[in-house]
Formats: sequence, C-alpha cells, structure tokens
Amino acid sequence: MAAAARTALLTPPAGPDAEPTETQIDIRNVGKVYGAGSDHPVIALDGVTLSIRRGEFVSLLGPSGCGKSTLLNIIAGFQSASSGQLLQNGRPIVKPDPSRTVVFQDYALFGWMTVQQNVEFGLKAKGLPKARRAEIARGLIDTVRLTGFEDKFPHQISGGMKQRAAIARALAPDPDILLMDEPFGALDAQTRVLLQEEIARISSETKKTVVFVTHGIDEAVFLADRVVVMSPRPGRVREEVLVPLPRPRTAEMRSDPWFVSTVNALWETLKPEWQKGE
Ligand SMILES: Nc1ncnc2c1ncn2[C@@H]1O[C@H](COP(=O)(O)OP(=O)(O)OP(=O)(O)O)[C@@H](O)[C@H]1O
Repeated sequence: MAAAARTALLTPPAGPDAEPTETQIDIRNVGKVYGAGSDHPVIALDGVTLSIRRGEFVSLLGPSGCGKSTLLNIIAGFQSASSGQLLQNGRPIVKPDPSRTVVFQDYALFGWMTVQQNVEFGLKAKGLPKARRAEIARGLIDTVRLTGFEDKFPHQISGGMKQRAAIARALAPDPDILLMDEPFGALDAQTRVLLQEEIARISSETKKTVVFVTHGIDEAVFLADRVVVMSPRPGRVREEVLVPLPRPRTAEMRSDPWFVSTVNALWETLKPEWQKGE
C-alpha cells in the first residue's frame, strides 16, 4: 500500500465517538521458536509488538505459515512465547483462562452433545445452577440465530450452523476476549459472507475484544477496527490499517470506495507473498 494512503489510514478516530483507549492485550517483542536446540529450529514469530484495546476487533492477516495461529495460541495461553512478554490487563498470560475463549476452523463441538449441551458446557466452570445454565445457553443460541436447533447433534446441522453453535459456546463463559482462528475457512462462500455479517453484529452487540485470524483480505477489512498485516515467516507486524467504516458493519459497505480501494491495495502488497507460498 502507498505510504500516503497508509498514513491517512493510520490517523486515529477522534471526538466523542472515539474508541476507548484502555489496553487489554499487550504483546511486547514476542518471539516463538519451534524445535529450539534442534538441527532445524523454526522461527515462527520474531519481535511481535502489538497493543489491543478493550473492545477492539483486530484482524491478523498474513500469508500461510507466517505465524498467525501461533500468535493466537500464545494469546490463548495454549503455548508459551520463547521470548518477550504477553500481558492481559497488565498481568502475564501464562495459561488458558475462561476470560479468553477460542473459536477454531473445525468447530471443535462435542459430537455426542446437542447444540444446547455444547453451549451449556462452556458454562460448567462457572458453577451455575442447571436451570440458569440452560437459560443463558438459550439466550446465546438465540444470539447466533440457532433457535429451534437446540436439540440437534452436530452431525445433524450444516457447517455454518456448527460454527454458529461454536461461537455461542465460546461466548458462554462471557469472556473478555474472543480469539477466532480462521473460523469461516471451511465454509462455502455464501455461508462465509453471512457469518461474517453475524460476527460483525455479535461483536458490536457484545463489545468483546476480538482477535480474528484470517487469510481473507476482504474478511479482515470488513470485520476489523484494525487490520494487522504480518510478514512472511518469521512473522512480524508489517503494517497496520485502521478501518474507518462505522458500526454496525453492513453488506453495502463492501462496495464503499474506501473498502474497495483498501482491499485492492492490500492485495497488491500481499500478492507476491501469497504467490511464493502457493
Ligand atoms: N508445533 C510445531 N512444530 C514445528 N513447527 C511448527 C509448529 N506449529 C507451527 N509450526 C511452523 O511455524 C510456522 C507458523 O505456523 P502457524 O500455523 O502459526 O502459521 P499460520 O500463519 O497460522 O499458517 P496458516 O495460515 O497456514 O494456518 C509454520 O512454518 C509452521 O510450519
């Protein structure tokens, strides 16, 4: 992307509608080496520094293998960084925690549980009485527009519905941070667009902090307040694009001139790397 355009896009929103500025996730100079000490160590991340504000929707965009999932797993607490520091509200992230939940590409629903039971599962750790769990789960099932499918098992519903159920389950513990790893990657193009609109709506309504990993440039821009573009491996933050589109995001915004030109500019920047990674 041209430097002038990038500078313009990086101008923060100001005035009464400006987003709150409280840092929720602070990633400081994080590196990750797989197989350190082996003959073939893989440097997945190198010096990643990123601050994410409470309530912000950040898309992590980059070519295959640049370390997006690694970074997400480190934020989740599933993996540890090899170097650097990761803080949530000023405290080190050392293990998984219900304040950060994850939605994966492959849904990760329990096949032997109904939609309702899957969503309730996310509430078990809270120690709530059964009736209250059922009530909260019904509300979340309604939020993701799955009412009427509570008693279906995962094999009885479509991929898009499975992902809606997985989103409801991830929202169940009322996390501060929702981490999404290519959540729509396995869905057909139409379902993907519909679910993008749903997650845009849900994230606006619930005001969660969202970190969304994707290869999809238009998806990254459509959903995010900020697109963080990563370099090819070893992954570093290569550029950041602030998205000035208002919320709630609507389908028409995909034809907004700013949206179209930004997606095109990002594609021109990333195309050579995508081609190399093919
Ligand atoms: N457990 C592991 N052991 C060794 N290398 C790994 C491991 N996990 C990931 N890697 C390597 O680290 C690099 C980053 O992987 P990662 O999955 O984080 O990238 P990504 O950007 O999410 O890729 P994709 O978009 O294809 O999912 C890749 O080269 C990958 O092969």
